[in-house]
Amino acid sequence: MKAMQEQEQGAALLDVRKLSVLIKQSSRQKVRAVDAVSFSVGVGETLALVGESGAGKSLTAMAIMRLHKAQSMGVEADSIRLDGQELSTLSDREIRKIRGSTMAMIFQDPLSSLNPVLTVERQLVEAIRLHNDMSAAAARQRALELLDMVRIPAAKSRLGEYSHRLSGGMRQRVMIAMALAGNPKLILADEPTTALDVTISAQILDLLRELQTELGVGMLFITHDLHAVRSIAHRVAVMYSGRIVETGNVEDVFSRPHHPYTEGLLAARPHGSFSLDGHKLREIPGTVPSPADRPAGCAFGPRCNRSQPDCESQPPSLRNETGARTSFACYHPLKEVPA
Ligand SMILES: Nc1ncnc2c1ncn2[C@@H]1O[C@H](COP(=O)(O)OP(=O)(O)OP(=O)(O)O)[C@@H](O)[C@H]1O
Repeated sequence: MKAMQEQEQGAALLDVRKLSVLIKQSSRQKVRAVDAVSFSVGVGETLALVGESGAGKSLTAMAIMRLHKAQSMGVEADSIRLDGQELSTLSDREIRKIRGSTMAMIFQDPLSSLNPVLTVERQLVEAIRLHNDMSAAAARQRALELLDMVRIPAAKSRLGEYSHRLSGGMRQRVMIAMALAGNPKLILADEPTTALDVTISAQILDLLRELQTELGVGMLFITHDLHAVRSIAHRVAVMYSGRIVETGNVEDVFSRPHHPYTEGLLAARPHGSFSLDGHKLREIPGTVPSPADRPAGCAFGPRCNRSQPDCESQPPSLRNETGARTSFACYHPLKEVPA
């Protein structure tokens, strides 16, 4: 059984190869806010994308969902495969069919995604019927089931509510129910707990973890909160200035980081908690370079106490050294601490 679960988890549900997001600065100038990131999410697996503000986490998810601002941004990718289907060559119309069905997104701020003038029932029923051939009565029944699934007590009495009358945690649960309406195989969750207080945030994390196990969905979980990574993710990809600098199983990355930036992130957690304290790294002097001023070599070089002259030539690529449990992009990585 365990072997089967491992095998299922290993199958790539989402496979992203060299995804870049270019932001138009002027008619001639574009900057690579996301620079050739590659990663995969297995069936029933959660991959956390973690990093400071401006690392490119949200743009990565928006590009996969094709929700980026097409007027000011361009997306390049060798491949974005979801459940065996190549997304990068699909038309906007075809992507719209997949969005909300095979893949769905949960945002940080449910209020901006829920319609304040429609009841919970109306919004849920609309989302359900958009992706499923169902009568209104069957969709209403399904809406109730979804509210039960996201552990909303007395679900029936909530159907007539408006989103602004719900508490932050309840709203996020409704958002999750909306995301589940099309029976997605992949959920992209962009900082879904950031706006909530600690207790509610922990409850939403528990809910997402439980739903993921129950439904077997894959999840790309975006956060700057290392505590959330530890509690929900199987694997983690650490982003810095538009690139993935280290990736591996959560336990390996957290216990034996090789990239000095990952080590800095872990050291920056205040008072034993894992939050990045308002997205700022207190232990590493300096700030993330803007994509327009990224150095020619390693983007972390100017802040790195292990930096050598060779770090300035070109960005290190993500690699897996013999014996290392994580992949990292660093010319002078931290060595494995012998057990
Ligand atoms: N609409 C936009 N126009 C111009 N630049 C943008 C836009 N959206 C994002 N950027 C830039 O792209 C880079 C990556 O932004 P992104 O929002 O993906 O970062 P993030 O890692 O998700 O950060 P946060 O944790 O703050 O959400 C940043 O430098 C940001 O300033």
